[in-house]
Amino acid sequence: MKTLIKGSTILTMGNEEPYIGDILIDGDRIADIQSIISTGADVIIHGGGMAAMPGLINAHQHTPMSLLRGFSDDLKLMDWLNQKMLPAEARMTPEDIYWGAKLAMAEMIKSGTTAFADMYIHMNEIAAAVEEAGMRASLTRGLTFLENDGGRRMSEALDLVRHWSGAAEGRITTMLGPHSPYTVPPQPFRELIELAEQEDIPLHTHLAETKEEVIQIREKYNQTPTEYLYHLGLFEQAHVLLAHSVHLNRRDIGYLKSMRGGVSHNPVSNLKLGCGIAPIKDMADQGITIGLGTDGAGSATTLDMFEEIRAATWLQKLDYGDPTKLPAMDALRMATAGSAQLLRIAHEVGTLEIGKKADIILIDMRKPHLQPIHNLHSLLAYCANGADVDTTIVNGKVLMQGRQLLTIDEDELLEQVSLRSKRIVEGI
Ligand SMILES: N[C@@H](CCSC[C@H]1O[C@@H](n2cnc3c(=O)[nH]cnc32)[C@H](O)[C@@H]1O)C(=O)O
Ligand SMILES: [Zn+2]
Repeated sequence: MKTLIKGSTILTMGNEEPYIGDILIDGDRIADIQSIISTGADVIIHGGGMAAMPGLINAHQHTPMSLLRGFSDDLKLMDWLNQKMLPAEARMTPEDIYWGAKLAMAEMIKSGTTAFADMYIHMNEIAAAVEEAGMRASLTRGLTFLENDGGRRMSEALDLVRHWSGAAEGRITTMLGPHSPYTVPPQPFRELIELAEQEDIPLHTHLAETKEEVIQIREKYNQTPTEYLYHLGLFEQAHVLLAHSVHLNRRDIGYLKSMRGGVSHNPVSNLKLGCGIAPIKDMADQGITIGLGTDGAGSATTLDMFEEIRAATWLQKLDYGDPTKLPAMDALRMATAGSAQLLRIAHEVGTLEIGKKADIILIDMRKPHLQPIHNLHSLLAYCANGADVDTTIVNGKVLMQGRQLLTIDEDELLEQVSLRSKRIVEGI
């Protein structure tokens, strides 16, 4: 099937300046991008007044935590996690996970996110939800080794990799997920790294999110969290997606220089939990790839990637006391091509190019807060919101048009969410 997007202002996120033109989608790929395409198409989408850009990619998520949105705010991370999130998670059934993931996907599609990296439990249910919703995702079974049933968790992690890698027309990929330096001891961490290298599976973990973590790891191993991972051999060969990476000193940043993969910066979550400002410009200057993510809605509260783009640039400007740092285009790149590299899907998505997969969003610019258009990059980075996205396309398929979801029944979803969310948190 051929779909033609006519007359939008195209921001390829490559080196071209934005221009008004047409995009032809053939099946799941971009077949052509030109000023005017006159080939016949089965479906025409009128893009006049809209900006077309690559779909945003959320590089760090815990999708079912959307069911816990707003349930326990204004707490310290370790209290929030241990006293609130973990007991609530223990009560979630596989069906709850499915609906929580669907809730997150509905919000992501409605705010222009086309792909995400997820780390959670009951991954079969999340994978089924991804398959139905039509999004692109890199899925990870999060692994903690604080209790005794590490074996069961490990076999669930491997089942996910074996059963779901390449599924849903190639939209689903998988990673291995040692949760963090403070929840995974050296031996299992080393085993996971070895397995990742042998089988060429990327790894997804949290690093140096809080000062408390830095103190804990210092007491336990007399190292920084980054040194802990470096000495385990994490940055030598495997492709690694590091979430947060807030508390890194100069030497720590040096350890990451040789890594494959990169860092998911989650500025809104870091702001809200008072974690600190991740040194993403210093890391980027050392050649480390930076992507953007929201983290779960249980902490970040929204999954709107436009907020992350804005927060990322503002924090660097504030940190340096210099408004020239991290300009609009750099932040937009982090949310698209940067995140794509972290998910190891940059050869398929992250820019609009002929031959790449058609993951495209249309943003309706005909609004007071998005006019006049002196500079499209500035408007998208500093003024646009998720609610300005009119159309979301993944793998050539339209998932939302005119703000109507086409793969998720929104009324049914909201009903399920209201029923389930109450039960999960009762008494916690
Ligand atoms: N403990 C789980 C596996 C971990 S899945 C990923 C975990 O990350 C947790 N999580 C969510 N946000 C954050 C964060 O910001 N920092 C650290 N952990 C987080 C989340 O609550 C979830 O428990 C088990 O039963 O096997
Ligand atoms: Zn996280």
